[in-house]
Amino acid sequence: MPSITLAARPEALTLDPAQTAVIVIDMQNAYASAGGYVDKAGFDISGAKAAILGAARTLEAARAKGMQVVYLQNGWDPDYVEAGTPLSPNWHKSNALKTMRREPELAGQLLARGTWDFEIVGELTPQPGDLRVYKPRYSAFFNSQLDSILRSRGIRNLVFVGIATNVCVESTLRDGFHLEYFGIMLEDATHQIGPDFIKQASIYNIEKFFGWVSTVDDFVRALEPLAAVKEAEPCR
Ligand SMILES: NC(=O)N/C=C\C(=O)O
Repeated sequence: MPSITLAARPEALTLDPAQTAVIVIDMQNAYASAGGYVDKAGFDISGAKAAILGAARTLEAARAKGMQVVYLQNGWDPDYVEAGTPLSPNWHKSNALKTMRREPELAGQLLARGTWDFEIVGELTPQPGDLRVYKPRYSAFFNSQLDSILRSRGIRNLVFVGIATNVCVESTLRDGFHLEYFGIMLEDATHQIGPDFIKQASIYNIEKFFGWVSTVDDFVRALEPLAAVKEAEPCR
């Protein structure tokens, strides 16, 4: 497959599509839907809709050209064993766990596998050929199979979409940097948890230190010259 050139900051990147995956971070009802954990915890999710639309365009373009898509899903088992105990910083810092302690009637509903909150939003339902990886902490590389799944497919470049720009997207892109992955964030396909300045801080950090920043339009444009991957003909 020929290389593609992706316009990005601080400079354009030349990528082999076969060594590139779109990493969809935590596009779950918890983070992107009214009534999900982040909304219930009191954060503004009004920017989530734009991130969903941006991610949908990104995934459509990637799948059409045969690029691997990997979905991450954040959360824990229904008994919250994986969430940790008071000996874990996660127990203290997770706003989902804090919200459930403050409002005990929500116990078992936030970020637990098997709940609506944990599910990927309907607009971005995974398609055949996509991969799905569960993660119990902010960085998708920690206590998950992500690294071995990527390595075993020869993937070196990670194109990030998802929520939240400043937490799980940035944490994963940073850990990827330390594992020798090239990380590119499509800024308009992510949404932050917190004020806009925190998204700008992530963009600055990524552009200056950890990777590259691009847009959905530029990503779609970069893929255009590639031939479409044909659907397999049904057997007759
Ligand atoms: N997906 C995320 O960025 N999550 C951020 C916070 C949380 O999961 O509590």
